[in-house]
Amino acid sequence: MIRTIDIEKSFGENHVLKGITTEFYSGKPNLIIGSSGAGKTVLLKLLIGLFTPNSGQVLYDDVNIFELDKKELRQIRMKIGMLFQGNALFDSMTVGENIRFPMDMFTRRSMKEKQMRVDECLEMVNMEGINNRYPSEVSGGMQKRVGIARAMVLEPKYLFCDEPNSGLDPQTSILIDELICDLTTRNDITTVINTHDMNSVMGIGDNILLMKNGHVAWRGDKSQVLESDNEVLEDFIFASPFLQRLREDALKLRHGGQ
Ligand SMILES: Nc1ncnc2c1ncn2[C@@H]1O[C@H](COP(=O)(O)OP(=O)(O)OP(=O)(O)O)[C@@H](O)[C@H]1O
Repeated sequence: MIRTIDIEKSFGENHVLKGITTEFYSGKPNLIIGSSGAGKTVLLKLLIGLFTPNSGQVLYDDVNIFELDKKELRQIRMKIGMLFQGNALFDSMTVGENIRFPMDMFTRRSMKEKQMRVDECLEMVNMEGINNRYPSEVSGGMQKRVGIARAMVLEPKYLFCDEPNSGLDPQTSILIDELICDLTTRNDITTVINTHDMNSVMGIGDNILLMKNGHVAWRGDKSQVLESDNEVLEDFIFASPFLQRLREDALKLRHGGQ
């Protein structure tokens, strides 16, 4: 579990995060949503220690990461998996070398052990046997799976995904969501996903944090989205008349056609 307590973050005069107190649970996908500029990426970077808050705490299972020395922070970092927007795979390395990279950086495992783990991770994302291909030789959806395999290679306790569905078609997006969700549940990972994808919100939104202007505007799960009368949530999710109509129909069905 990761908790934030009263996080404030400014860049000069720009007050970006304003008193963020929230929880991200283990074993479920935690989604951060909100319009552009709301502060989602800054919050995500702060959660992984790339930014320091002006005040407030980020607690990884009760350990405040901003009170750790370098060695202790490295221990926590080893337990973090990252799935970057646009995959961030190294083009000059094969798929296998990309997945192996965190082990080369953080472990002293033998080459044989590393290769076995690479194979395990490729199997985990249903991509067996593509070790020797280069990222440019596989599709966008496959690259995303390779990114997930690399994020999983050190058996993370915490997984951060920045826009995991960007650039993917809706069907592939759903498969990627299901994969992340399945790995999260099976391995009891605290997974935090920054997303704009409404299919993800309604599909895997077990804990949704909606941000607006640096505040938490709403928190809930996918089953509460339809019924909520929170104006920020309504404006954000049901922005189009088409979605508004869908919502009305879904609510009618839920309440027995009344
Ligand atoms: N490194 C930085 N230095 C200065 N200001 C920054 C920095 N990173 C972000 N900001 C500012 O913080 C605010 C929130 O940006 P952030 O990237 O978190 O928005 P976002 O919700 O992720 O938006 P999007 O959905 O478009 O990615 C913006 O005003 C942005 O200019």
